[in-house]
Amino acid sequence: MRIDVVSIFPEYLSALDLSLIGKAREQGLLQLTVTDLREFTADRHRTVDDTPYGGGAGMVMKPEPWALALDAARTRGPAGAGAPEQRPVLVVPSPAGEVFTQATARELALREHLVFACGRYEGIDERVVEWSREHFEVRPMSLGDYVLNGGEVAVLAMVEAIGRLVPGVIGNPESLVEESHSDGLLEYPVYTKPALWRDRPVPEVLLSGHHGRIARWRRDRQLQRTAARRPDLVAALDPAGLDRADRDV
Ligand SMILES: N#Cc1c(-c2ccc3ccn(Cc4ccc(CN5CCCCC5)cc4)c3c2)n[nH]c1N
Repeated sequence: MRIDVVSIFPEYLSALDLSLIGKAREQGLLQLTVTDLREFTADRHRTVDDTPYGGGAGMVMKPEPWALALDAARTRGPAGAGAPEQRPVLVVPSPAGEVFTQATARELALREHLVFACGRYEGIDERVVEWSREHFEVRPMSLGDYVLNGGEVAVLAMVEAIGRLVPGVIGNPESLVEESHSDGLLEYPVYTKPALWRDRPVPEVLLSGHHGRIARWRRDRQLQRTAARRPDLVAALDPAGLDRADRDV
């Protein structure tokens, strides 16, 4: 998978040099390039913003540097040797985007080329989104219902959530199976040594070695946690996915 990120704060994305994503880049599982939008300005002040038409607070990001930067990212993409090239996906972080979920991560992890446009100020001139539809599948995307100062934090989260689903990035694919949201439920609690810590024991069942009982206990914890913390997920559950024991929790 190829990932391009465009930002006026490229150093913000240096966290992607670390840990699992950094290792995946070294191994060639992910080709990730971060580009400074200011490289695509033409004036001596490297101007990327201007005042908003129609008035209002703050500044808006000018369209031309973005069009040049996104064109450069697009053409840097994987040249499929004769393979019908998928259009790259342009992810535009925005408070007004669709909410990014685990399902979105799974969907985007299957694509060949992702480009992320990190806006700042009050956002990017809307005509960039319209112009981009010619060459990209454009996806305005939000991390959630709160306002950040720009797109970089969102891109860090999305690249991590997507990158870890790319085959080979996570050493043990088993650990992807029982994650939060993989089955529509929150994950169960986890414990490790010591068995007794500050007078708090590990739940007895987890020391029993009885895999059936352990699986039942974990599923019960998932259902209880989800009901307590995310009633919205319970409402969205497919009843066909619940067995009789689930219904008794
Ligand atoms: N992903 C994600 C995000 C973001 C996000 C993503 C990208 C940018 C680029 C800039 N900002 C800052 C910003 C965005 C909007 C406003 C308010 N409006 C501006 C236009 C006129 C009306 C009012 C203020 C400031 C961003 C925030 N926030 N929350 C998420 N989940």
